[in-house]
Amino acid sequence: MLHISTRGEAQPLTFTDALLAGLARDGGLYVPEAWPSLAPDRIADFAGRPYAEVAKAVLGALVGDEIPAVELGRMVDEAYSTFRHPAVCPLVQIGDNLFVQELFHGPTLAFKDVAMQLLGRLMDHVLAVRGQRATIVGATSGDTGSAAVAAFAGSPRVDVFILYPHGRVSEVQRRQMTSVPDANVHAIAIDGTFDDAQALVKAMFSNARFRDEMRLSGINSINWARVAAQAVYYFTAAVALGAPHRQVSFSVPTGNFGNVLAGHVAKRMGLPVERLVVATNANDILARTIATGTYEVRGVIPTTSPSMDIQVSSNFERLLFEAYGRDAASVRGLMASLAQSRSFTVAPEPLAAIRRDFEAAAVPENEVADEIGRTWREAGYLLDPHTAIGVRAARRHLARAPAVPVVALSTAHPAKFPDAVERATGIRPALPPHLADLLERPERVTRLPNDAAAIERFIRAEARAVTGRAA
Ligand SMILES: Cc1ncc(COP(=O)(O)O)c(C=O)c1O
Ligand SMILES: N[C@@H](CCOP(=O)(O)O)C(=O)O
Repeated sequence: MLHISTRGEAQPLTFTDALLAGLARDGGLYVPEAWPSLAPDRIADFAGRPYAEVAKAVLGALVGDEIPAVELGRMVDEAYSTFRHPAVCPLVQIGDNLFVQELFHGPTLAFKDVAMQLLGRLMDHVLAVRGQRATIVGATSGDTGSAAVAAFAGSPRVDVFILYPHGRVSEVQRRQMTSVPDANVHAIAIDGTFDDAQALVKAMFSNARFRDEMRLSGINSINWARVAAQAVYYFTAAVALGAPHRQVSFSVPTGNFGNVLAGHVAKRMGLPVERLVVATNANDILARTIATGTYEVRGVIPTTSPSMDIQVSSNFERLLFEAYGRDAASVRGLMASLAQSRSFTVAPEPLAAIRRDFEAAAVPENEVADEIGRTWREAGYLLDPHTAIGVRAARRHLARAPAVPVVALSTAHPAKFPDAVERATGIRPALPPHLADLLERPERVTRLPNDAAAIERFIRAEARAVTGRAA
């Protein structure tokens, strides 16, 4: 199966080429040239099956036969054996027709592990088969970076450079990135916001000379494989609640739009998803866009859900591509307007198409704390601030449409954000045993300015994988 760029000017690539490429050379994002579909009886067969089995079926359809099923199956089994819960992504009921799907049982306590544990193995496999090495660059507001560090630390085939906004991630997130001793891992604190870090990563990919020289690969959700792997848990949750015989809605704490886009992918593959609720914090660009049609970047507001302190939401481009009937020229026009004037307006028909599947809710800071407290009092269940946003948005949706079950995706363990949880409930959640000494581990980080040239210089000097330098 080939993958095409949302901007239509890059060469179509196979799954493994798109996996290594990350961002397309025309600045666009890769998507499959056609959506594979799973018949209702195939989806019904997922009921009661282990998570890894469902992952093999869903990913098998998305990957095609480029990676032999036995190899893909081995990587899937290994990836999900690193999770601390036997169901991998279990469902918990916290109210009438209100469920939480816990996506945080992986090594770094956030939903990013679900895709990253597999991505690490996929990249390693493809690089080994090709006898190649790569330099991974990623931007993070805290969780993608820690998940990537856990997935790639010690790999002989890759060096990993993670850019995070200095002072804008939680202490647990920062230490997960800075306390790893492996020489192939580099945490870089930049002066700026996550949007700045993401723009730096995109600038490095746009520098063709640097990209080729360093063999750049990306681990953000601009990488199609990340989104593909995240589609799986929509299937396991919906089937547990009666799909394909019953519709299910999802409420998704949203920043870079990768997670909720994976829900859209599951729907395109045949899963009966009624609504996808895009739940944002005070950085409400997506809620404003879905309400008004105008995507307008404003300054980033720091909140208690720092991983969602994002304005430039990369994967929205993939949704625009679908909503515009896969018209790459229209997407190019919107992205040019974004680059020039920090805004664009979605035309009426594509906006109506988006609104048929998606709705949005922006949750202000005071309601985040209130929701953590309420869910603790009413259900005895601790939410992290990101998940609280999803649950609050789910409650608003249920008030209007109580008949269809809603799954709020729980994107982080409460112990990753203990201060906010303690303020709201009086309870300070403890880190699980494998991270119990995290706050005592020595840290290693490089502080760099928000300047692509300075960061490229640093990466050139430090990368071993493509230069063959010894560790
Ligand atoms: C804990 C947490 N929740 C939600 C999000 C938002 O997810 P997405 O960027 O896929 O929309 C992120 C990061 O992106 C996150 O780390
Ligand atoms: N919240 C994310 C931001 C990057 O998102 P990604 O899904 O595109 O990698 C983070 O924690 O880094």
